[in-house]
This record gives sequence, structure tokens and C-alpha cells, in this order.
Amino acid sequence: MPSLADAQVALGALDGRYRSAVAPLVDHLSEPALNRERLRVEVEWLIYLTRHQVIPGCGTLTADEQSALRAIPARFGPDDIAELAAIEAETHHDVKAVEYLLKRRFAALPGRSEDDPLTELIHFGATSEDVNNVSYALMIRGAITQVWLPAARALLAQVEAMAGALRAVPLLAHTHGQPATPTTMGKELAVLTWRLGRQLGRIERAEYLGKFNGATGTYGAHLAAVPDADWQRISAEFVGSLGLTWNPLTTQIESHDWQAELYADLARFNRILHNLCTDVWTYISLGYFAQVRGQGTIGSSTMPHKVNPIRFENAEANLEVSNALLDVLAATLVTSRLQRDLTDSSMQRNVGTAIGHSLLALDNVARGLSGLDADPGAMAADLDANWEVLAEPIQSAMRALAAQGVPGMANPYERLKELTRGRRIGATELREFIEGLGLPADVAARLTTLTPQTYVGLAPQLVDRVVPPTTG
Ligand SMILES: O=C(O)C[C@H](Nc1ncnc2c1ncn2[C@@H]1O[C@H](COP(=O)(O)O)[C@@H](O)[C@H]1O)C(=O)O
Repeated sequence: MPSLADAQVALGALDGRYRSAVAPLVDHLSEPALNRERLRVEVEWLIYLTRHQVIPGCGTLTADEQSALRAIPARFGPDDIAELAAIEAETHHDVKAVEYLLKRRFAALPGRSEDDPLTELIHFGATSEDVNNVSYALMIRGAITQVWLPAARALLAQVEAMAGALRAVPLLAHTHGQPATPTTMGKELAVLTWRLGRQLGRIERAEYLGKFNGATGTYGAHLAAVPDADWQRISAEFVGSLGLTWNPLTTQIESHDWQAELYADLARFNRILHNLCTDVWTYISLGYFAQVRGQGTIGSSTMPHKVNPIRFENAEANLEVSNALLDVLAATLVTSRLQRDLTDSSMQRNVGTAIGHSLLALDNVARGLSGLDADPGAMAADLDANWEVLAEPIQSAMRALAAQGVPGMANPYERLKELTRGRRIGATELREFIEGLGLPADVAARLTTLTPQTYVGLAPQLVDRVVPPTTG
């Protein structure tokens, strides 16, 4: 029997059926992207060392040579990937393989050779983690700022636009799944926009840290080679030159605390988005949103009438997978036995998968939302069937009157409970009840004009906190 493995079939869903949605992350978080970043860091370190003559009297690189070296990661492609894999098959050490590949490329520059004295400055003073941690910081920063954040911002703008459009559309709330004080659909979406926006702000402010201080973070090898250099300043300057925040105090490994912080924020964003999915799914189920576009031609394989909210269900699943990975990354990356164990290396191989499932969910939610049309008629019908929700404002007005010394306003809660608890009442019963309360005329007039559809408080105005009202 032929093996499917022979056909280069993906094992995981992200590289299989969902590949197109997550492809932009491949350039940032795949294994070749890691190796490309490692090459970039090694090249930049060599250029830094020679340009600043950190090793007094060491050779220099011409501008053309610096460009040629920088082109190695910039043009890193399938042939380099294959060559690197062949070297790693010999070294069984992935960073050493990168070092050897760069030494080969350096020796091949015009006028250089394997015996060139500068060859030994490649990977000078560095432990693998010096190269790895800086590479990961650059990769993750690229993935977040160039791929994930733009997708998340676009989704947020979409939810925000829906909140604005449905700003004043009355909606029967369902606390505990039971009819409750009305709100508007726009305000409920504005709450989610507000929450997602706060998390997005935290993610936008994420710090990306890097360290470059040798095998146990002591600069021991550096000092042994060049005792007079200010190695802490050099390390800070080099890490800073890559646009990262310098971590001054570490063991062999960068402590990964910033990664744990970022993954906790991403996971919290995912959880709020999951809440949006389950709410919108429920509103669809109640008929408050109609699925009108982009649902494909088949809903159910057996029930022809159905259109299923599959985009939101897919997003839920992917957010859960993403969070499982983000949680395990955040929990485990912050510990390493003594000066280093290698669990972080194997664990960080899953960063792309963790962020990929989140990106896939963003894509599904965006597609799901764009296929929806609100049905204000369905929302109005449910409000109209639940006049008892007006027991609350009547009670509240009576309490205020009682506090002002108006006679006959005692025990409003109990009186409304008697009228409404466990039974349906309509406009007529409620108005008759109000008329029998002996309320001051202005309050009675105000309450009798109230309907479940108009009892939305400040809901429309609250939307303006996240969606500025359109002017003109
Ligand atoms: O600079 C060093 O290498 C110092 C060394 N610590 C190491 N630091 C970083 N990488 C190391 C280390 N050790 C191994 N390896 C190589 O890491 C690779 C791990 O593979 P995987 O589990 O697939 O992520 C895999 O390629 C391993 O060979 C130490 O002894 O402290």
C-alpha cells in the first residue's frame, strides 16, 4: 500500500486545508524563517565586530562585502534550506550548522577563503542561545506587527462598524439565558470592541527582549579574549541596533518572560474573541442575525433547509487550540533548569502553530461577520413578547418617589413581583397597573410611554465610546 507520507502530505491542519489563511506567517515563524533570522544575526554580529574593531586590529569588511553578507539571509531560499539541512545532518546541532553555512558563504566571497583570519569572528563569543533568542525576538515581532496585528485590527474595525450600524437597534438581553433589561445590539458589540481593543493595546505595547552575553551570561569568553572591551555596552548596543530591548541579566538563556507576557495577552484576546463567537452564534440561533452571504451552497449534508454558523464554530475550535498552545508556552518558557535546559528550544517550535490558529480564527470570524445581516424585526418581536421587563423601571421610579416622601410608593419590588413573576403580561396589563399606582402625573406619563423597545437606557450613547458618532 502506498504511504501518504511519500506525497509530502501535511500532518497538521495549518499546513494542510488551512494553509492559505496562515501562509503569511510562514515567512516569520517557520523553521526556515528561524534559520534565516539566525543567519541575519550572525551576519550583523560579524559586521558589528569588524566595524567597531571590537577585537583590536581585526580585519575589516568593505561596503560591498557587507552588502553581500546581508544578501545571504535576504535571499535565503530553497537551495540554502537544503544545503543547511545537509550540514545539520552532520553536525546534529542546528545553530552550528548555520555557523558553518555562513563560513562557507564568507569563504566564497571574492578575495576571501576558508583560511581568511576573519572566519573565526563568525559566531565569536556567542553561544547558540545568543543567536537563537535574538532571532526569535525578531521573528515574533515580525509575525505580530506585520501579520497578526493588522488582521486583528481589521477585525476590530469590522466589529466596531457593526456596533455603530446597530447602535440603536433594541435587543432583549438574556442574563442567565432569561429575558432581562433591554439593551441594543450595537451596545453589546461595543462592549466586545472595547474589551478586544484594550487587549490589542497591550499587544501593541509588547516588549521584545534580547540578550547577547555568552554561555552563562557572564561575558566570560569575551573577557578572556579582549579584557579591555566594555562588553556590557557592546552587548546593549548590538541588541539595540536590531531594534530590541536589551536584557542585561540572564543565565545562558534569555528568560523568555516577555514571551510569556505576550502569549498571556494574546490568549486573553483570543478568549474575548471566543466570547464574541459564542454570543454571535447564539444571536444567530435566536434569529437576530440572518446568515445571508458566504455560507457556501451546502448547510447540512442531510437537512436541506439549514445554514450553519460554521465560521464561528471553526473560530471557536481554533481559538481553543491556540490558547492551549499559548498557555503551555507561557507556562513552560519561563522556567529552565539552572543555567539552561533545552526544553525552550523544542517548545518554541510551536510558536507559529499557536499564533497560526489564532490568525485562522481571526479570518473565520471576519468571514462569518461579513455574511451576517441583523434582523431588527426578530429582535423587536422578542421584546414585544416580554413586557414584564418593564417591571424594573416602574419599580425604580417608585423607589425614587418613596425616597422623596411621596405617599403610597412602599414595597414597589414586591408589588411588581406579584404582577409579573412567572407570567406573561402585555402592554394593557402593565399600563392598567401603572394607572392604579397613584403616581404623580408626569412620572405616570413617562412610564406609560415606555416600551420594551425604548427601555434601552443610555445604550446607544454608550456605543459612542468606541465608535465616534458620524457628523454631518
Ligand atoms: O551554544 C551551545 O550550543 C551551548 C549548549 N546549549 C545549547 N544551546 C542551544 N542549542 C543547543 C544547545 N545544545 C544543543 N543544542 C541544539 O539545539 C537543537 C535542539 O533541537 P530541538 O529540540 O528540535 O529544538 C539541536 O540542534 C541541538 O543540537 C550548552 O552546552 O550549554
